[in-house]
Amino acid sequence: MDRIRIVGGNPLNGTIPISGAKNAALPLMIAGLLTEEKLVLENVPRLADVAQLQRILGNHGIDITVNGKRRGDDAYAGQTMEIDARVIVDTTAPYELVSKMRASFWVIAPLLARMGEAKVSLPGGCAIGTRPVDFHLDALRALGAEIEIDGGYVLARAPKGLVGAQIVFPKVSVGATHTAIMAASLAKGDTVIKNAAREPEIVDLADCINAMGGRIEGQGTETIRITGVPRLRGARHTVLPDRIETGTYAMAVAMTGGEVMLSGARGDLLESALDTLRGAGAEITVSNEGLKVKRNGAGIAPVEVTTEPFPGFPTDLQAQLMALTTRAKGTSTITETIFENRFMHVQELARLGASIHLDGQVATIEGVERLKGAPVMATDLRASVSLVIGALAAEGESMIHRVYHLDRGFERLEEKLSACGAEIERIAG
Ligand SMILES: CC(=O)N[C@H]1[C@@H](OP(=O)(O)OP(=O)(O)OC[C@H]2O[C@@H](n3ccc(=O)[nH]c3=O)[C@H](O)[C@@H]2O)O[C@H](CO)[C@@H](O)[C@@H]1O
Ligand SMILES: C=C(OP(=O)(O)O)C(=O)O
Repeated sequence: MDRIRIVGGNPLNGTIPISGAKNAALPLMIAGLLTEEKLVLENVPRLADVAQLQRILGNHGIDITVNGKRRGDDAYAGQTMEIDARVIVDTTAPYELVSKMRASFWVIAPLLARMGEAKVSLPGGCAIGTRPVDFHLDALRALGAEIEIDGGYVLARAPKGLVGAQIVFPKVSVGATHTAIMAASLAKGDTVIKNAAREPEIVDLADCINAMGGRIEGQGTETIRITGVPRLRGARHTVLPDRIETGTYAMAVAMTGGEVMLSGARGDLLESALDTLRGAGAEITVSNEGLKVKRNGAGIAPVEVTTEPFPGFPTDLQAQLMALTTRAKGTSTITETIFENRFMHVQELARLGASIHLDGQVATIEGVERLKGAPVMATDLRASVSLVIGALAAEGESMIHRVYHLDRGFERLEEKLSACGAEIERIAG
């Protein structure tokens, strides 16, 4: 298993190109199942989760072509992916493939809508809570599907097709909103989704489906209205920049000090996180080129943050913010409201010398003067990168184990950080 070695203490200076968003690319790839024509996605990041979803779609008989890198191609440009779901040969998504990644469960919606049936294993993904799929299944039932759970699989049937309906989610769910949008796009008649997730990745999916001939309105608000169409056609769509990768590197710069341009980043996708970072003492300038993040001289100020659905502070940046506050001048509090078990990084940050007290969903962080390098273990995707942020500011060497978690969601992390002056290397094996 690969490890990452970091010798902390260097400020970050330079440019980091921001990749396409994992959490947009995955549902967009799945949306390729909605049409017999070609869906072309630009700016797809090179990530383990993307490769895993390629395998899952391949198992359904979908042809996927990824542009090979040609001489002269910009190594930092995202991939162009052509998804051709003309023939779906198999409507089963097996445990061996789906258990590795949460988003793979979402294939249930297009398979059911287009083929009238789907058999999909209950999903895996980051171990950050129980993560049930009841909202997904209730939404599909509302659209007329018959659902059974047997042997760890969800069996969904709608032999006469899905029919538009009103779906009211009891709690905001990104994934359930994705599945409801995809299923309703090919249902007969109108669907109204209430208490829908407003995340930018939802807007990206809905915009892409509209480019495919779908009729979706209200994406980005809590009420989404969809008029189903009998067929969707091919389209070309560019994946939006990754707001979580953006926020992560912004926090890394706030932690180490220095000045970095996050090129291609969009400030409007993470305003709440940027406000928090400004409160912590980072200077952030938004321009057409991206976001410039700077912290020179001034220390890190403590913060008080609660995670919330978009547009609130994202749970996917909670661990990284916690790493930053370990060196704040004072006491910070971070409350996690989305996932009940998303504090696995606390004990690992403690190995670097952080002082964090956990009480239920509230973490109280007493800033310390110095962190010190140590061996630590990555436990999930965002927890892993919080350890990278801690290690970048710690004195001496840290070794991060189990970095396969990082590879699910961060493209060329070592390369991007070392180009800005970090002492970081991957040790294979
Ligand atoms: C691939 C992807 O895009 N993953 C993101 C997605 O995950 P994901 O879509 O799994 O997260 P949800 O928004 O669905 O989860 C929000 C909350 O709702 C609960 N819930 C969800 C569905 C359901 O059927 N029943 C239920 O109780 C969950 O356990 C959680 O407590 O949104 C999360 C919240 O922003 C992010 O942290 C993940 O990075
Ligand atoms: C939790 C995440 O991913 P997943 O939903 O795939 O587990 C994430 O992207 O932070």
